[in-house]
Amino acid sequence: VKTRYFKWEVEYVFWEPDCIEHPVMAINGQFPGPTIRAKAGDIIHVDLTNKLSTEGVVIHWHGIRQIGTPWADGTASISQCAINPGETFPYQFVVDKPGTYFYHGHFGMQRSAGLYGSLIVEVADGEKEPFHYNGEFNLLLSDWWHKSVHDQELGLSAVPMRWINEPSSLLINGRGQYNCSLAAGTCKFTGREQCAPRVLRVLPNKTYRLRLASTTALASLNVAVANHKMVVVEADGNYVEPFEVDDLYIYSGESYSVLIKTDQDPTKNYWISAGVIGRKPNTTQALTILNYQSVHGGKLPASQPPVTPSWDDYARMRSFAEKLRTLSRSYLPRPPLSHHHRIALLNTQNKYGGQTKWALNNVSLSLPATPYLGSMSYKLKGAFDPTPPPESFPGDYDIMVPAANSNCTVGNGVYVLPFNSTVDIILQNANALSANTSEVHPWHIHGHDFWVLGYGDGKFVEGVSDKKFNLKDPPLKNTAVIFPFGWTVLRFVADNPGAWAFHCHIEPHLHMGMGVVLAEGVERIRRIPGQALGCGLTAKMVGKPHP
Ligand SMILES: O=C1O[C@H]([C@@H](O)CO)C(O)=C1O
Repeated sequence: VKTRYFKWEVEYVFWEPDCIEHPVMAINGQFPGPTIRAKAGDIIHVDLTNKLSTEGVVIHWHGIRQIGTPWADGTASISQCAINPGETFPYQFVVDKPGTYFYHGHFGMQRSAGLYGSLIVEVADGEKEPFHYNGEFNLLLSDWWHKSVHDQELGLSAVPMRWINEPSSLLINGRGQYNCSLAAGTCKFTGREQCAPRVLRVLPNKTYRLRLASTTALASLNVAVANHKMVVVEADGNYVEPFEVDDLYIYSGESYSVLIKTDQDPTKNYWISAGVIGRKPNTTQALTILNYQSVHGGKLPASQPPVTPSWDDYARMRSFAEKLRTLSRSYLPRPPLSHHHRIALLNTQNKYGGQTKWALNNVSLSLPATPYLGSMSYKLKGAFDPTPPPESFPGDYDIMVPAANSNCTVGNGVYVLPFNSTVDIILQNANALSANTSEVHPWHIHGHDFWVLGYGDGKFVEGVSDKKFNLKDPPLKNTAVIFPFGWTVLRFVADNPGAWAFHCHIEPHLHMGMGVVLAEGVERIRRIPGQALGCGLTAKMVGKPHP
């Protein structure tokens, strides 16, 4: 076991992610931030210094469960106080499982501003991956806007709401091409520009592992490698039973590993593409080149890039999602066969005082000034609404049409889960504000992985829909999508003391209230670092023993 120590500084820099200059949030002057590579069991220690002049900052370690270190989860107002300009926060945690992870800002919409990077955990010394490969590449996917994040945030809470619209560009490892056209030759693939793609240089007849992670603010993506099949072997840091596909769907907050064989004509290069699905696209595909080393890396592939499947083929997306199974010959846990507790969350788009919001069971999340972890641990009154939020919604709610009354409330209550209980969450999608509209939402849980027990169309029917669950080998994930007008059921064990966000990973949707806070076993937590407490009602508790 090794402690890997990093000193990071967050600041804005001018950058050209898609060949157009724009301020981006950088770490140590880099965009995306530095890649962390570690081995399972290592301790990661990041001293994060906020060099921004007027904004707080935090970093969330996406997919890392923070077992025993809930204060290091990096969620402003939930696990810690935002780090003030000039201050440093010590993030220290164990990366317990090998896999493909990433990190990103979790305060306001700083992820959209470019605050992200990769976190790759290799198997521990002496351990082997359950598949073989000769080399690997890391592709961190994101989307990018020319409108500043401040402008976006203001628009989202304006009356009437000004939607952020579709991204200007898609980025692979922070590199994209704004509005370029292959036909017109306006894309820059070979230069030294900040926007020029990283070419994947490969040898013929080898197997490569591609690590894919999506930290998009909005876009759901379909990724393909021209002429090459992909074998999916890992999802969200958990091994899956291998399956072969021509292309892969990846939603914001997810990560995958796929294996490709370089068994094609080695005198050619091939396109790797990522295109928008799940929303009507208005953004050029992100492209990079798979370069067989016998050819010049700058030689553009002779054939066209893969065509992104139709954006609204939800049956095809669901069929991909349902192929995911926990690897049979692995020690990954299987789900308990029954639950103690079931929470149904109705996902709706709403109005609140003229603003547009997203709500769960009619409550739109508004984060409190004092982070939950500290206020709950010190049993402070007045930090948030002590009334538990609703665990269900009216049985006669018609999910197929806009609500008769679209108004919601705003709240900050917590779902307190009995420690060690098995919890089911039924995510029920519904019609949004306008008729015949229901959107894709990737839900991400902090502090846990969950088993995805099943997906269905229409309304979840207690006692009937449950019959279709996969209890044998459901995939363990930290992010799962709900499809339009459908439901998704997740099961997890509430065994990690802390206060945890559970939310739509579309960043503007979270900003509009699309999340809840779960908590368990908070009474077991001792010694929260003072740096996590220095704001709101917990400021005066710094250094004081827990009750
Ligand atoms: O939250 C959203 O708002 C817009 C639209 O519903 C209103 O403009 C959109 O597509 C979202 O996902």
